[in-house]
Amino acid sequence: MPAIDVAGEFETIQRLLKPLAHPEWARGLADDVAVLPSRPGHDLVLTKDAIVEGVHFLPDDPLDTVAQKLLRVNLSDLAAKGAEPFGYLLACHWSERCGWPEREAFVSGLRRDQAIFDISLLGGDTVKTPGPASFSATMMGWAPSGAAVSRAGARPGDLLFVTGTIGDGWLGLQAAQATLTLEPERRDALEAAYRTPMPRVEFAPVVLGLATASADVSDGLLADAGHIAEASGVGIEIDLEVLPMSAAAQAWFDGRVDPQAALELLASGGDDYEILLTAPAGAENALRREAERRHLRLTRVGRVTAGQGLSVRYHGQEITPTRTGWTHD
Ligand SMILES: Nc1ncnc2c1ncn2[C@@H]1O[C@H](COP(=O)(O)OP(=O)(O)OP(=O)(O)O)[C@@H](O)[C@H]1O
Ligand SMILES: Cc1ncc(C[n+]2csc(CCOP(=O)(O)O)c2C)c(N)n1
Ligand SMILES: [Mg+2]
Ligand SMILES: [Mg+2]
Ligand SMILES: [Mg+2]
Repeated sequence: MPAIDVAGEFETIQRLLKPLAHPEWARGLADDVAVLPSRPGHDLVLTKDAIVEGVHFLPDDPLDTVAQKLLRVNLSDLAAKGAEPFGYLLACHWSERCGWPEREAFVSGLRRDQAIFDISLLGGDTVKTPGPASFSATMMGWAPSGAAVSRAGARPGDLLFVTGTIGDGWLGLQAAQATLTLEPERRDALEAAYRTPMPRVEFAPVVLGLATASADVSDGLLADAGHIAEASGVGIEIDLEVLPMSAAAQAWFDGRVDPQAALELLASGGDDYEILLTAPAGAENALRREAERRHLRLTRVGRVTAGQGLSVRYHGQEITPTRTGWTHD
């Protein structure tokens, strides 16, 4: 029997991950596959995002929050489609720094979020890499047959809404990299938004019922609005000055000399994991009611037009932002 602190592949799977596995479908993480029963009347909705040390998280980020971010960025994609998550496949590419205590920390983050979001581990893969650590999850959920919302359904005349606040993730990264001077509580709030964003899972049923198109905001509000415009074959106008900000983001913003440039940074920084959706004007009251019931901020940030692509405005004037979002070169 290997010692308890051996961070090998099978020790990791059987000692650390097996307690997180689905009691029936994961086959005890001791088979070649997981086997899931289908759910009549529903579509299986699948998504996969990977996160890489130095690209999506910082080399000294605690591994429990890295695990939570991994699950949350994937849960965010399902929420934007209106799907209800139930489980995930996990790939761990451990680096040299991932010994047994780090793996235990990672698993404690998974356990925490499995409880919060009512999901279980179904299977995956465990490897060691000589490079930076990376992880990926394939998140699965159900949506009523034919009902999952796409990026392609926006129609001219629809309004554009976003949940929560925008810019905290980007500001949190700046704070974690010590390039922001703010009060400690503000910094903490922003860094928490960067490390453990809150996917809007509770808003999924509302998206399902009322959105014509939807996407989550990962690359940047402007870039992701552009993705909806392109997929729908419509124009989208965004009003920068109504961008919803947290108290911490507002404190940062108030210290800027160029408000337009500051808004552009917040609207293109990414890592927000809010839901960006379009809906007919007649659905606005219902959307607001549902958001209020969930104590969730909802802001009308623009509109859908018969044009093409994204048009960014600042106090009614069209502007050309220097960038719209994150891209991997
Ligand atoms: N390597 C790949 N193989 C197959 N499909 C891919 C691959 N990479 C991306 N895709 C697909 O491209 C589409 C857009 O993916 P993208 O990752 O940009 O969306 P997203 O997850 O919403 O954004 P983000 O990755 O910023 O969170 C999705 O349908 C995705 O499944
Ligand atoms: C260390 C560090 N540097 C930069 C960023 C910002 N960032 C990286 S990828 C991405 C878009 C979503 O990813 P993807 O499109 O790859 O799924 C964003 C906003 C970060 N999170 N951590
Ligand atoms: Mg992706
Ligand atoms: Mg997405
Ligand atoms: Mg994504």
